[in-house]
Amino acid sequence: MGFDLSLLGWNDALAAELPAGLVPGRVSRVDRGTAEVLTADGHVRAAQSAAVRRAGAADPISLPCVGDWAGLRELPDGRHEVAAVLPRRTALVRAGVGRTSRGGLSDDSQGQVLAANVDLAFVVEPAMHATDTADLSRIERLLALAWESGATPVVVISKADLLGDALDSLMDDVAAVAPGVDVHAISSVTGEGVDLVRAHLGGSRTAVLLGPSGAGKSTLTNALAGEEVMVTQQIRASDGRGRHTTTHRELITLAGGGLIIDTPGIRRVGLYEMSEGVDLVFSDIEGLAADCRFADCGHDAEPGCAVLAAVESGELPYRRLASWRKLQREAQWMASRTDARLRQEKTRQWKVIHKEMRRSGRNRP
Ligand SMILES: Nc1nc2c(ncn2[C@@H]2O[C@H](COP(=O)(O)OP(=O)(O)OP(=O)(O)O)[C@@H](O)[C@H]2O)c(=O)[nH]1
Ligand SMILES: [Zn+2]
Repeated sequence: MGFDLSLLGWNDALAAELPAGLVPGRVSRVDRGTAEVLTADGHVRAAQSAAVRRAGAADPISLPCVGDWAGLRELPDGRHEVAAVLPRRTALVRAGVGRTSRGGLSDDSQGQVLAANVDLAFVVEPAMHATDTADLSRIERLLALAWESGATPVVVISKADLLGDALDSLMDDVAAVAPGVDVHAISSVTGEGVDLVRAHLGGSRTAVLLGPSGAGKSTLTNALAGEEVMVTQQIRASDGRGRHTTTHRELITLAGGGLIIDTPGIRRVGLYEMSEGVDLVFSDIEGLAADCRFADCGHDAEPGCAVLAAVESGELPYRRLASWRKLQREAQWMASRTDARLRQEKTRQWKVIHKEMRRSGRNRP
């Protein structure tokens, strides 16, 4: 019942990183510090070695997470421990904003890894959502997050069967907000487009699905897996079962090759340090901005602004500029939030130091 590691994405480059004497495996799930690891010998549950725990205390980012390649050590009593986490190619990270962090500083300044070694981020947006057509701004926002992670984004417009003739013009609009990104229309009703999505997963690549509730992510995962691995909303509604009550797999191997990582954290994913991603998503605006008279032009009311001129001439849709402004503000807010927490943390540390100094009497005048 072992796993063919190459089907999980194992390759020579990873093999070269594996410390001698350790057994390789891919982390399929982490529960309160215990990792579930897929190895050539099957499913293994592994605690963290003392060294991994120590590194994690200093920097929680280094702790094993779903998608990681781990080096396992077999202990004399037959149990296993994660003795090494191999270097990650990519990481989907979320800031700890709004969470109480016992770990202190690094939790909030560096965020939390939601998934590692993700090659592709499918941004899934329904052609029709209730009575609304696809939300272009949401696509832009998730593209920013995907670029930030290092994964290659692919836009998937789901439920294409619901739109009819208007689909072509929607696809043009989507292509315009996703420069340099592949865009596919799919339908699980007609089966259209599923093969195009599957084609990206060749060579045992790993993907995450980002998108709003009801977008059809579980339905697509099942179509790709060729079996019912995820409980969809329809089934949840008809039998009243909650999601993941039976089998909650977080690393799903697909029948046709490739893997999908699906975790509660990825489903709630927010925006983290995405200023660089914003630039990539809005490469058209960045391109225009190169012609603005002032290098620090805010494209508000500055004279000689090439971006405003493009809106004026109709070359750049105003909606696009509005989206850019909104994401810029959010990215700034995120950054200031992080800074504020860092300052708070520093103040707290100073108070502790002062208290200790008083106790030892060294700061008496
Ligand atoms: N017409 C149509 N309906 C679809 C399609 N794909 C999914 N649906 C329906 O849309 C609903 C939501 O699908 P899910 O796959 O559960 O959506 P999800 O994105 O996984 O939602 P969450 O689990 O809440 O995040 C279900 O009732 C599906 O049957 C499609 O291509 N066409
Ligand atoms: Zn400008």
